[in-house]
Amino acid sequence: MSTPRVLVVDDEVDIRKLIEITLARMGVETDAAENVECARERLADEQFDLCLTDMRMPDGTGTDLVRHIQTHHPTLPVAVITAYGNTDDAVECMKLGAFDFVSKPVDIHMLRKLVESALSLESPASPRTPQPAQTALVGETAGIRQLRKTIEKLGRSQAPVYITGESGTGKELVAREIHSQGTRRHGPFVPVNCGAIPSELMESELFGHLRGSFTGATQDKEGLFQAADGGTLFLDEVADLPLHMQVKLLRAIQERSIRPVGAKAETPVDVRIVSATHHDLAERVREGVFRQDLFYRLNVIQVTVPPLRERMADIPRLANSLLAGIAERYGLSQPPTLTPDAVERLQGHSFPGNVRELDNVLERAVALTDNDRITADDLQVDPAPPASMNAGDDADGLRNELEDLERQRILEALQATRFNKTKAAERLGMSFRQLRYRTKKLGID
Ligand SMILES: Nc1ncnc2c1ncn2[C@@H]1O[C@H](COP(=O)(O)OP(=O)(O)OP(=O)(O)O)[C@@H](O)[C@H]1O
Repeated sequence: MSTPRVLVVDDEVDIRKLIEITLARMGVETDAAENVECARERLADEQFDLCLTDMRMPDGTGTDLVRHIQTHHPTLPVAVITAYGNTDDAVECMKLGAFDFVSKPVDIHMLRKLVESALSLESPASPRTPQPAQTALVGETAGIRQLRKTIEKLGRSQAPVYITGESGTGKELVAREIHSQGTRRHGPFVPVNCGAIPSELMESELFGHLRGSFTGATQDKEGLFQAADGGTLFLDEVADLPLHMQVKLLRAIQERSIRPVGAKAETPVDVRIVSATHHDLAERVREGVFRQDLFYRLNVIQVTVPPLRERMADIPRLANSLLAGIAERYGLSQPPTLTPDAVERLQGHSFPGNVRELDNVLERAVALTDNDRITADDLQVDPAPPASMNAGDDADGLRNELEDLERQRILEALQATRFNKTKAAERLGMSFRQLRYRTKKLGID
């Protein structure tokens, strides 16, 4: 493999020198340009594997150069060097396609990481050839194909990604794909459900704490940010972050460092932030419950996952893939199949709960039939659901009430039979398999 080459664009000789020495120690060759015009010429004449550019130069800005590279050399990774504290420039450049940034004064450690990750993206000998993605994201409709393309592109970037989409559309799956197809794939993927952590514990959960920093802190504890170091932190339901945590998260993102509860000093962390919510975050900003500045930092690149009703042609593929997963969970030797009328029934349903609802429908059908072929009747879905089914809250309330009642009846039957599931099932008028499914579903241990 030939020596990788980096074009460094900066009008300050000292910075160019520092970068040149650091990169030389990594076995990387550098070439320098002192302004935008000169950089354009070098790029036109020679082959580079990476471009690192300062923001402010006598004849233009780093943003101009990022734009130029996206148009004329779209396969060349470009990163920017920004003035300390000026992450607005960095955000703008990443929106335009820069894959990362470093702030001045340049931290050698960060610089090395950035260069390593950029150069491992492709072997210099062969222009970037997209690897045939091993994707878990099932679907061949236009929306899903486009989504897969976007995910592949995002693998190069370190920019924060904000994923929107209705509940159950696959946002977490998309976040995992962004991680596993990107340069951080060898690092950890740490999912956090921001809505599930009590507000008073959130700071310690995210940033860790030192022993003795509050009552009950009997030993040092690492936070989720540290756990995700070198990888991706997935902030699910980010709209649920309380305001006081939004300020701290913003700081962590801007500074790329965190301060554990009770610690005096900050610790640098190298984490890519991917966030998601099924709420309209822009609306939350307008309502004053979500900080505009944090939204701006999280939403550098936005990815939208389409609802299932907009990709009904994918239902047979999705169903087969979900059935294979269900068969595995149930220890079945072969996944059950769907009869043509079952497929038709599914495609006639609107799926307000999206792919998660499809999974639930199929799991219930598998549990309730002893047959390997699932018919339309086994599915128990309305071909055309009443409008109220789309009003999630009412339906959820009723479902919870029914589940409470069912839980109570099952517990009574289990207690009456001294937890003999076969007898309890008989008593309840259901099969053993049905009872096992319902207890698991209702969280009865
Ligand atoms: N395209 C897909 N291919 C295969 N499985 C999928 C696809 N989309 C979603 N799923 C599956 O559907 C389920 C729900 O997806 P996921 O949890 O990612 O949704 P979500 O949008 O994050 O939901 P929520 O908004 O409730 O957090 C998961 O089991 C996921 O693996």
